Amino acid sequence: MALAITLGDPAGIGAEIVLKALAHFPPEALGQFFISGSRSLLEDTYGWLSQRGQAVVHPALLQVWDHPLISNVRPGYPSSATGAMSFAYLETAIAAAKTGTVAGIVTAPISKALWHAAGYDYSGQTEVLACHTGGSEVGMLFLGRSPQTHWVLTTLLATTHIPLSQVPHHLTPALLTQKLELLVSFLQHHRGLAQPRIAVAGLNPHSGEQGHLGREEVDWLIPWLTRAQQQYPHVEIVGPVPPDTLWIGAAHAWWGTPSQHPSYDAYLALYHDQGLIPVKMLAFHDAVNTTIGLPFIRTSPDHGTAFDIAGQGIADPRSLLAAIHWAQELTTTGKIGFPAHTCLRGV
Ligand SMILES: NC(=O)C1=CN([C@@H]2O[C@H](COP(=O)(O)OP(=O)(O)OC[C@H]3O[C@@H](n4cnc5c(N)ncnc54)[C@H](O)[C@@H]3O)[C@@H](O)[C@H]2O)C=CC1
Ligand SMILES: NCC(=O)COP(=O)(O)O
Repeated sequence: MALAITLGDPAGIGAEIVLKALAHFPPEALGQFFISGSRSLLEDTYGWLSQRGQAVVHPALLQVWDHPLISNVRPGYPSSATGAMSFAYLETAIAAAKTGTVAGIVTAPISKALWHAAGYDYSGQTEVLACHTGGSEVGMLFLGRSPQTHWVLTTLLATTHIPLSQVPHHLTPALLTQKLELLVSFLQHHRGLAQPRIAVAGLNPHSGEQGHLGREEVDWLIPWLTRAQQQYPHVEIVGPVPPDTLWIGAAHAWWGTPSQHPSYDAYLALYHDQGLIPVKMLAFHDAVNTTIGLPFIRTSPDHGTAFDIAGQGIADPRSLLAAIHWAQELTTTGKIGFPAHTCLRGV
């Protein structure tokens, strides 16, 4: 099935990692990809990368949905114009996915601050995807397959791009129920896990120490877990696990080292950095971000625009390559991207 790949912010490392990642595919396989970006950006990037002897695909081999650049772009010097370009790339890819031209989209990183500078009031690509597809019930899920053991670290964030101070207000039993539904559907339909084991992190140090270090666990999280377990008798739901120890077993499963700490099929983290610190420590170049709950597949590298290294030729394409491979895998494991009862409501 065809995939669209966006170039992300033109002043970031997007074009570089796309050209490097696609060099891993034989020329005859490139026909399945449509690049939503700027052809001149690909050509410039190809020019300076190939001069340095880097393995990159020639842009002439690529099908490009061309968005002519609206201003000169210098790697590492983003602006509201580059923010606007990255938004346009994404919109074209989403439109293609909605009409079925492609089965999924793989997005290179954008800068949220520059979207705001360009007048687009979204806190990330995930939120644009949710809005364009008519529903807000999506999940930000990170997947990383260990190169050593092939164990898959699967982490869903209950809350995403909000200030830390607002996390306790956003976390509610209803929100967690919604996220758990998405996660269970994903594990069953896309990962083939009929009876998954899911760990839910606590919010406070030591999961609140029986209310002495924070009351969220005793006031509603533990009662919610009891109800969730009754609602999903085929799923083992463990928690709230003190967040400082929850990922020890994951690290051992990732490296293949023996441990008495359990590992789980999936982790539900309550806020952005709680989930992403372990993901990026273990799997920075292997993990990918996927939006679940959409009627099509969307994956992205786990990293950002890396403006600090743009134009230097040192950007690592592995996370983007993993995002492409995961998109290919997920389009074949899910019949229509996601089961209708969770994703098609409102679309
Ligand atoms: N999917 C997306 O669109 C994402 C976008 N972002 C955005 O990216 C911007 C920059 O975010 P930061 O927190 O600075 O994170 P970042 O991931 O861009 O950079 C963090 C560090 O990792 C390095 N790095 C990142 N990707 C790399 C790669 N492929 N190869 C080698 N080194 C790499 C960077 O040079 C930097 O030192 C922000 O505006 C953020 O919102 C961040 C994460 C995901
Ligand atoms: N840290 C994850 C992240 O920033 C993902 O952003 P986006 O894919 O929603 O743009």
